[in-house]
Amino acid sequence: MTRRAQGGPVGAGVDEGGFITLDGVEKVFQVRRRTGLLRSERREVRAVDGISFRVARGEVVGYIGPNGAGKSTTIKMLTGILTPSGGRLRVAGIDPSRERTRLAHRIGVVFGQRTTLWWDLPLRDSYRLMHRMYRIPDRRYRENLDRCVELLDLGELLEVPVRQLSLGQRMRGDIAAALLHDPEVLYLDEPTIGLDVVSKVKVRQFLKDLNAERGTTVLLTTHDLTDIEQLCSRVMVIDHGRLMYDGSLAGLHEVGESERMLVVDLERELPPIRLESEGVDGRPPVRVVKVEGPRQWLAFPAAASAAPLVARIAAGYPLVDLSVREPDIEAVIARMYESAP
Ligand SMILES: Nc1ncnc2c1ncn2[C@@H]1O[C@H](COP(=O)(O)OP(=O)(O)OP(=O)(O)O)[C@@H](O)[C@H]1O
Repeated sequence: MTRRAQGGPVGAGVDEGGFITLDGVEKVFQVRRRTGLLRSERREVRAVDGISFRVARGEVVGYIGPNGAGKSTTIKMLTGILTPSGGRLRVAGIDPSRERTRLAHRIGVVFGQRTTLWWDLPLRDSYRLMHRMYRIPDRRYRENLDRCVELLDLGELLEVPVRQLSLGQRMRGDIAAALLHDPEVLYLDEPTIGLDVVSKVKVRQFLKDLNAERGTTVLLTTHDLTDIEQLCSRVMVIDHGRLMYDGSLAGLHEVGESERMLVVDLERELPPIRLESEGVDGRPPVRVVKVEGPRQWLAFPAAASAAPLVARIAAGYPLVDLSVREPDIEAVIARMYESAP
């Protein structure tokens, strides 16, 4: 079952085949499991199980799924770190596992949980090493570095050893490192994991600008649906190594009938908020799911805008503060299964 949302972009390439193309790609790991003191048995793990998709040049695509779904394995195959067990895979016409070095000049990779920077060196020295490794022409290197330093706010950090950077500072440093050689494709594995709100906003804005100005193709894995909402025109859901959905985020929310949560703080404790609203399919579109003193939690359809709801509450209740909580990816996917025909 691969669902495509109505009207969702489906990745037609600039050329007929797309810029990134996967046809029935598989990755099977052989693992040994101890079954006794001297005994072990071999087992196969199908991390990626026949995935096919196309991504056009300049698309920003979210690649999401629960833990162990096969996201990192796919990205590792796309960079050439892992060789597929079956199927066909091309990035910019290159077979990654056969021509890893040639591909390296055309792609950038950021793994949120690891750094590609030299731990004991100041950021600037890591960048100098990359300048030489990728043989980046001097002028282009300087232009790219200046741009990243400005937009990612790295000016004060260039002389600081990487080990002394905070997670958010290091992540910004890693993103700059991945872009110094002007890659056409950027793979980001959990780029906002563990970042504070300000760093998240900076990273997202930078990626938006990068895509708009340079047309960089971006494939992004994340557990944060806000990353997807703000950056991706298209989302693919993978589970147990299979592609379960390919389309827009709004379409995914519709398929999963997912709900967002509006948390409102009122001036004082009041009975559950009641809004005069039409029911949809006999189900009220907004429901109070919890009341704790002056705080109330209201669930509403995730595909709907929160703004009119907030306006209606503000007009009828003494509102002090509010926040919107996104549904988590695991919940959306679980509901997608439940609603499967
Ligand atoms: N080198 C390996 N050897 C054996 N099994 C592996 C290896 N790498 C990954 N796997 C298994 O393949 C499956 C997919 O793993 P993968 O890391 O691709 O998932 P993921 O979607 O990136 O998960 P997460 O969100 O937790 O990072 C898991 O069952 C994992 O245990």
